Amino acid sequence: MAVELKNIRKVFQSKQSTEKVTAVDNFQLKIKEGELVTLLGPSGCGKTTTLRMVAGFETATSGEIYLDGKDVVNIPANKRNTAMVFQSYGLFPHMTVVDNITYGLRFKKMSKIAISQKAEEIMQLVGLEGFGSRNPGELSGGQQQRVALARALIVEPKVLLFDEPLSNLDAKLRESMRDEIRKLQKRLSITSLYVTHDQIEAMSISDKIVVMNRGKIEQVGTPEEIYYYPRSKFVADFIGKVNFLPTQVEEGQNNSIQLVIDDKVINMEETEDLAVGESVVIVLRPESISLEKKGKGFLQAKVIRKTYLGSYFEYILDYKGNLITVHLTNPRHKYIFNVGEEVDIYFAKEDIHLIKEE
Ligand SMILES: Nc1ncnc2c1ncn2[C@@H]1O[C@H](COP(=O)(O)OP(=O)(O)OP(=O)(O)O)[C@@H](O)[C@H]1O
Repeated sequence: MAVELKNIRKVFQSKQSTEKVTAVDNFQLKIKEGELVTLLGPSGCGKTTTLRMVAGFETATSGEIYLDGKDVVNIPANKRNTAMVFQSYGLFPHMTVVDNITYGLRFKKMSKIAISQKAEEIMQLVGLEGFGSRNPGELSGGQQQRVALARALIVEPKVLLFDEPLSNLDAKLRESMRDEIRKLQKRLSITSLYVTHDQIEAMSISDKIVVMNRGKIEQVGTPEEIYYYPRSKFVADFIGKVNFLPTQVEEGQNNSIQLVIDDKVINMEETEDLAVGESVVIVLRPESISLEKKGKGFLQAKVIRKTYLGSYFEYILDYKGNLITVHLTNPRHKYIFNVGEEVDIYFAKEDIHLIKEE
């Protein structure tokens, strides 16, 4: 089922004072059938509020929400054909796993046998065979999250909503559960909206990521677009580590355009939407920069910190008072630079992404 949010705005009115909080503002989004879209952003940026409005737990102050082309703003949560998986699992502690999973079917006209067959199928799907008669307290965190997932899936929702479902799990389990959720979501081809503040989780699970900041959308794109072509410094900074080198667009020879850093010139003939005199920021990911011995590279810098991180070394360099982060992979086969060493940094023109200074 396709989902569309048009011009959504949510203003909370404080009960204690006259203060109003605009949690979501001018929010526009289309999710195609079968797609998994993630809302990503810092705490308080409006992710959960947006998700809850799609579920029907929260009413939008203005705007429209379409599920399969139908405006659902006035349709109650239990009639929307959506199901939510919560961070806290939301399981009933005194009910067995089977009873928890089949809770949503209790008002449906289904025989006991049909319900228990369905429960078996779903438990198999999420890897919970044999756990049906336990109580949630007798399960690990990962297993409890599977129960929550099974309970959401059993009602055959057309849209699955995930509210930070993996936050309570340890790092390793989070990774494997995230892969399982993605596999299952693809297999069932179920349209999903997923909320997280963890950028790695968002990158690995999503067809598209919506980066939010203070209730507004900063950028919508595939994980690669968001990572390598961020539209703002906020997006670049929120997703992974990044370096910013401020510079200006200058006129080169034969009407060409160039960037000048120090006394080094980068010809940018292919980027047509840059105007001479414009202030821009060069965005470079740490893995796009390499280090050379002094005199062999591009810009001169000094190593001020190095950290061994297994598959790569992280170097922090001082370049004219700016800190530059560089990741050198496969460190066994590379020269190891020392703290205090003067080095040159190098990057290829193709790895440069420019953001205009606001
Ligand atoms: N019921 C409410 N009453 C008043 N303000 C609220 C209410 N719910 C949320 N807010 C405010 O709306 C803004 C967005 O909250 P929301 O929970 O959607 O953010 P979030 O991005 O999901 O954050 P987190 O990652 O911390 O869960 C916040 O400023 C929050 O304080």
